[in-house]
Amino acid sequence: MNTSPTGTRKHTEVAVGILIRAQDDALLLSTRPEGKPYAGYWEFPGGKLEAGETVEAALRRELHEELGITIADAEVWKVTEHDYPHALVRLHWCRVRQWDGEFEMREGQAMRWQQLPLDVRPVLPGAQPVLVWLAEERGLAASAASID
Ligand SMILES: Nc1nc2c([nH]c(=O)n2[C@H]2C[C@H](O)[C@@H](COP(=O)(O)OP(=O)(O)OP(=O)(O)O)O2)c(=O)[nH]1
Repeated sequence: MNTSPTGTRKHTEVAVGILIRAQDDALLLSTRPEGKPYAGYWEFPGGKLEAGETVEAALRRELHEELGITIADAEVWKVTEHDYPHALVRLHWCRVRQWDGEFEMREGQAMRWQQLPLDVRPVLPGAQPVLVWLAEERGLAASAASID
């Protein structure tokens, strides 16, 4: 288990990209590949930091590995935590508006450009807080962040 000697659970650090399409501000969601916890759930693309890696470097690597695109700069917008049975995760959310390359689902995922409220289900519960902030920012009712 991912547990320290004192018994406290260690955080798993995760870099997540909120890709925002220029022409209509749509958000990119993709499905989790088979073999991972919550396979088939919709999420924002990203993944775990490797040892010694910055959030930006991890996000650039993950988006290239998963989607085949190359991002320029990424700055952390929000940091959230979620306690899953499989891991206690700390999610570093970055908004990304520019990238190079064509989308290629390299892990067999599905992808969809979405407006709020999302019309894909199920969505990873760890993504909920950020959907609330995105809805607020867009002047939408709280119900636009619903993933139930
Ligand atoms: N990518 C992503 N992960 C999320 C979101 N919300 C959320 O709770 N998570 C959690 C689920 C996972 O526990 C963790 C991401 O880990 P992962 O297993 O997908 O990462 P990875 O691609 O590096 O996995 P691995 O195969 O290398 O082990 O973050 C989200 O919107 N996007």
